[in-house]
Amino acid sequence: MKIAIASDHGGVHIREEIKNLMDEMKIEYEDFGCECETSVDYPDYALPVAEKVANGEFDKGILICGTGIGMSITANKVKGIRCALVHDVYSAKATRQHNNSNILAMGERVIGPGLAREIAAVWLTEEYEGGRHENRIGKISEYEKKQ
Ligand SMILES: O=C(CO)[C@H](O)[C@H](O)[C@H](O)COP(=O)(O)O
Repeated sequence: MKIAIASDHGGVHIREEIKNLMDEMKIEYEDFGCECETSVDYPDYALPVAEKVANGEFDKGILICGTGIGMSITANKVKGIRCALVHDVYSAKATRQHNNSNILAMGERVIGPGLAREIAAVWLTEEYEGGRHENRIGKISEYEKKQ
């Protein structure tokens, strides 16, 4: 499994925390910035990650900003992306099992590093259940094809 990770200036600390977690979990990843804590624009980081996941270069992505909202809105504009904004462990599990989410978004101004680690650990390991959910995801894909 190969993960693309990025944040804006509002998410650099949790990004580092999740990179440490992935090191511990022996999960391969590539960091797409941002480089520093000066103010940047989240679409410049969400779009490259979303495109790399959508085109299969990476299996999944993790995006962090202040709230996670800007990153998730942007990532979900890319066809084939199911980006879940998650701030609790239950939803992290559910969005993998039910939505087969391929990008996780979190907000560093909303949750602390400990919870972010727990969320990411669950999201990175939980499997998609398929079955009844396949039809629902199929409807999203069909709609995307018409755009
Ligand atoms: O998109 C966001 C808000 O939904 C992100 O949280 C950004 O990180 C945030 O807008 C950045 O805010 P700042 O005041 O420019 O640091």
